[in-house]
This record gives sequence, structure tokens and C-alpha cells, in this order.
Amino acid sequence: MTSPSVRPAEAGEAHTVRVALGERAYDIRIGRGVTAAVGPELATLAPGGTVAVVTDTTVEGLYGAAVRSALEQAGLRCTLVAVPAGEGAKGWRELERITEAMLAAKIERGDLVLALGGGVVGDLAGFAAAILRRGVRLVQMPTTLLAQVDSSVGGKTGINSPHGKNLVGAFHQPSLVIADTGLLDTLSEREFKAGYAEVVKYGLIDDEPFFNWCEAHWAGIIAGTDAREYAVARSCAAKAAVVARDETETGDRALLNLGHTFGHALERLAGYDPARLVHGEGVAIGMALAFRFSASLGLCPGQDAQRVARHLAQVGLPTRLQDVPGGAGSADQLLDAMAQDKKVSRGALTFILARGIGRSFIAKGVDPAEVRAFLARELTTA
Ligand SMILES: NC(=O)c1ccc[n+]([C@@H]2O[C@H](COP(=O)([O-])OP(=O)(O)OC[C@H]3O[C@@H](n4cnc5c(N)ncnc54)[C@H](O)[C@@H]3O)[C@@H](O)[C@H]2O)c1
Ligand SMILES: O=C(O)C(=O)C[C@@H](O)[C@H](O)[C@H](O)COP(=O)(O)O
Ligand SMILES: [Zn+2]
Repeated sequence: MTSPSVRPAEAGEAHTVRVALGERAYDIRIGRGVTAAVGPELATLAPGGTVAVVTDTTVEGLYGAAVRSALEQAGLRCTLVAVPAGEGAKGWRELERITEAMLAAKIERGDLVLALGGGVVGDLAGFAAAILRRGVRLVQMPTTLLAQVDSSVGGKTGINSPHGKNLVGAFHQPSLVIADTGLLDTLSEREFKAGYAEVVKYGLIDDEPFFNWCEAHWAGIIAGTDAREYAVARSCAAKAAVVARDETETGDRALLNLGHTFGHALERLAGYDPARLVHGEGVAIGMALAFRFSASLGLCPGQDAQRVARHLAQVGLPTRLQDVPGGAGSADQLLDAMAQDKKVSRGALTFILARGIGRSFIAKGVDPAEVRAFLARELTTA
């Protein structure tokens, strides 16, 4: 992912990252205080229009009034619907509720949907925007680290099914992303660390220098030093480069799925219960497993797998199946869940494995017997 170079910002400086998709290209505005742009930017996109703000109950309480005021001051009508906070909202029930609420508000094709929240809100609202009147423009306003570095960019939207993660959805690119890094100041440490898993993922995929930088600066991202803006900008640039080349994951966009074949299975088996496991934690365990699995196959130096797990654990992220409260399930249950992964092709499992840190690759047709044996070993290792 040779992403456009990003230089450390001066204190308070904003970044703009471009997602180059031709006529559907859009900007990602990154920086402390860029919320100030939400009114003027959306008034430019939909002059005199209506903005349907979709958020969750936590974010509404923190930022809902300020965003509504900014939109109304820019001459826009604003409606707002809030879903319960957490992964449980990313399903049919809330999709129906917010879609019907937007129809009741007479949101027109020329209006806007503003996703104000983390990745759950972004995926849910994005899917609602994709299907409302067969497509309404979307603006992403991510308020978690995970959403700012990953879910708000690239157009993957959707909901979960009891069969698995993100199994119903659509590709629906935003028209704009407004990532105010100052909004992260109210985020819990657990959620910060969960988002960090998707930051360090970019280094593990194909950017060892960035992994080295993460090892040295991870605490600053959480503390809110300039490292936060740099990490968000660097991550967005890396994702933007992949999405521009392979928008609908026919090829190397699958690399962004590192850790997710295992991670999504863990989230499903944990019942999408944030009290047990949140997405970034599942991804952290999944990445550690992917590197250990690669090492067990002789593909990756064992010391790289150890270095990855050591760093994730140092940050405070889980790295083992045993770290899932209430247990991760059996090897067969995990395999059954992985069989629903969207990278499965003609029934064969696809994993993102690694030849080393920064040298991940797409491994198709992985032998399920090797996966089962690996999981059985992992489950019995103290
Ligand atoms: N579409 C994609 O490309 C993509 C990429 C990565 C992850 N995802 C999806 O994103 C979801 C995870 O997103 P997430 O980690 O943001 O979780 P989340 O949306 O559940 O947010 C985490 C928690 O933080 C709270 N919160 C949000 N912003 C806050 C703020 N500024 N201050 C205080 N609290 C705040 C929320 O209310 C919630 O309780 C998963 O469903 C995952 O599948 C999608
Ligand atoms: O944008 C992508 O492509 C990713 O894989 C990013 C992931 O971090 C994200 O969790 C995504 O939603 C997973 O994609 P899915 O196709 O496995 O649902
Ligand atoms: Zn993810």
C-alpha cells in the first residue's frame, strides 16, 4: 500500500487526505477542531437541504447539540435519530428504525445522511443511506479512533447477522469525512486501544517502518500528542491508497482484513457483546493468531510473531483465545463461524497471513485441517 506520504503535523494543523475515486472522489479532513467545517461543508454539498444525523445515545449526549447547531446555523434543516450505543445496534431492528425515521422526516434523494459516531453508527447509517430511496449521499463524522482510521473510509457499510459479521450491506462511499481528533478526548481507554489495533494493522500489512513508529508512539496517540493526528492521517492515507486501487475488494483490498478471519469469528461467538469483546480487540487477537499461524506453517519468523503479540499486549490488547471473557468457543465452532467469512471462495478459506512484519499476503485455499490443529494447540496453550 504505497500511500501518499504524510508528514507529522505542526501542533493544531489539519490534514486533508484524498480518496481518489474519480467522479466519486472525496476528502478526509483530519485535525483537532475540524468540526467547525461541518456546517459550511454540508451546506455546500446540499444547499438549503436537510441533514439526517444518525448517531448513538452516547455520542448524541456529547456532541449532538453542537453538530445540530452548526448545521442549522449554516441554513440546513436537521433531523436526528440515535441508536443504542454498541455493536448490538448494527442489525435489522435499528436499520428498519432509522430508515423509517428518515422517510417520516421526508429525507429526499438530494439531502444528506450524517453518520456521527463510531464504526457501528458509520456502518449502520451508511447502509441506510445506501438503500434509502435507492441512495442518499453520506457524510461520515467519525468519533472513535477506530472509525477515524478505518471504518469512515472506503465505503464498506452494513449490518451483522446471527450468521456473522457484516454479512448484509453495500459499498456506499461517503461524499466527505470529517475526523475531528479532538472528539476522541472523551473516548474510553478501552475503546482507544481497540481502535489502535486497526492503526498498527497498517504497519503489519506492508509498512514495517510504520509498525516501528507505532511501537515508539502508541501512548502519544491515546494521550493526544501530535502523534494522534499523524497516526490518523497516515492510516487514512494507507487505506485511501488501497480503496482507490481496489474499491470493492476484488484483489489486494483483502489485505485490510488482516486478523479479521479469526477476529470476526470471535466477535460472533462472543455474541457481539461489547462486555466480552469489541471489534478492535477481536482484530488484535486475530492478528496475533495470523502471525502465529504463519510461523507454525514456516512462513514467518517466530520472532516476528512474538514481537507482534508482545507489542499488542504492551498496549493492553488481548492476543490469545483465552483472553476472551467467557471463552472463545471450540476449534470446530470457530471454524464453523469462519466458513461464513466473505473471503471464502468456492467453500475454501482465505486468510491474510504474513512472511514477516510488513509482509502480509492473501492466502487462498487454506487447509481447514491445518487451521483446526492450530486452533486446538492455541486453546490448550496456557
Ligand atoms: N466499514 C469499515 O470499513 C469498518 C472498518 C473497521 C470496523 N468497522 C466496524 O466498526 C465497528 C466498531 O466501531 P467502533 O470501535 O468505533 O465501535 P462503536 O461504534 O461501538 O463505538 C464504541 C463505543 O464508544 C462510544 N463512543 C463513540 N464515540 C465516542 C466519543 N467521542 N467519546 C466517548 N464515547 C464514544 C460509542 O457510543 C460506543 O459505546 C464494528 O462493527 C466493525 O465491524 C467497519
Ligand atoms: O475496509 C476494509 O476492506 C477492511 O477490511 C477494514 C476492516 O478493518 C473492517 O473491519 C471491515 O469492515 C471488514 O470487512 P469485511 O468485508 O470483512 O466485513
Ligand atoms: Zn476491522
